[in-house]
Amino acid sequence: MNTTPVATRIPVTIITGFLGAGKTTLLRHLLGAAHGRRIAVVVNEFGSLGIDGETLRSCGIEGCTDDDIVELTNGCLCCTVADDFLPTMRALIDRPNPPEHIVIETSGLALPKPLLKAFGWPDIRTRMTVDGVITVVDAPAVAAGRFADDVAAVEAQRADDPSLDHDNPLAEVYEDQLLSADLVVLNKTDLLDDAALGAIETDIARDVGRPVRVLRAVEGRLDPLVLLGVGAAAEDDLAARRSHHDGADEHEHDDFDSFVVTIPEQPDVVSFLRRLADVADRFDLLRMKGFGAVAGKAMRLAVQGVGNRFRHEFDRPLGTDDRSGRLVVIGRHGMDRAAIETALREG
Ligand SMILES: Nc1nc2c(ncn2[C@@H]2O[C@H](COP(=O)(O)OP(=O)(O)OP(=O)(O)O)[C@@H](O)[C@H]2O)c(=O)[nH]1
Repeated sequence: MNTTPVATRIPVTIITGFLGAGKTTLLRHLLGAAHGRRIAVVVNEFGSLGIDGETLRSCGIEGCTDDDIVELTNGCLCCTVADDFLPTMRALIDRPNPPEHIVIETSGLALPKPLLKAFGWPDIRTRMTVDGVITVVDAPAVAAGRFADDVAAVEAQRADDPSLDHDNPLAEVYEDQLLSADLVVLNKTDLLDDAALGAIETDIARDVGRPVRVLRAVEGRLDPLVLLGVGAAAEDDLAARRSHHDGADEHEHDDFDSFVVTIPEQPDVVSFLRRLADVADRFDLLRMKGFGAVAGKAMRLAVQGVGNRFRHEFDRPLGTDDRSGRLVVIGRHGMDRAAIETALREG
């Protein structure tokens, strides 16, 4: 048990949740509504393009400076705890003017438990406390069966033994993230009806197996007082948070791959988006994000895809004469990279 009073330690909030669940969107809202509270953000992405850091940096929120956003792109936080993560945290709290609160956005494939364990390290636990693990859940992805096992029998067996491994690697990551939660944000509720949301809430309560608050949200729009005031001291409570990887020294993200594709200028928005959705469907991709140049437009078109659902906006000037775009593609290990690249470039 930690003897340093919680009140003197810097609170840390961990935001986790599967690829595309809405973590960055929630964080953006949180920073915008934080009313001058000095918050430092540590953001980690699977994929090397660093789109999330860029999204947050360009949020235009007063008081939210470049210095307050630290990006860790060398792999998932859960695998780089000692090398990257702990030095970053130490540097943040050793600043002459340390943050009042630190928010960590994990990559969509990170397992939160190894990260939580880091807060038990002696020099960290006397200076920080994990106020809460917030798990953002993509409600329509759950409803579509994205995280369900392929074989019904596994589901039946799990009723007897919840720790049984899955045959679907997505299910494993999703569940580990859920099992670590102090607060679950059921996001994208604009895309489902009340009955479907109720069914997901029932499943979440069953999966987590301990009382956890579940809040429905659209675009993660929740009161910062709720999000940043959980008061869980999660580092003291690790044993209650089961993981499919308990006992394993470490794990690797062998089940998933990511690469960056450079694409030529697009003739128009509609055909570009149609192509993206078509490629996501054909290759069953998990996530695509990046930007393209569209003929006749000085602004770049930012695109965000989760499964085959895409959002887009002309977000800023391209900045150079280079009219090519770049997309991060994330999918299951073994996806046909060459075919995907060709399909994205040539249709
Ligand atoms: N319809 C709908 N879309 C949402 C909502 N919240 C987020 N999105 C969209 O979902 C997509 C992914 O959102 P992000 O916030 O980037 O998700 P993320 O969890 O940070 O993604 P990764 O960092 O890649 O794991 C974006 O296109 C968002 O605009 C919501 O409540 N409703």
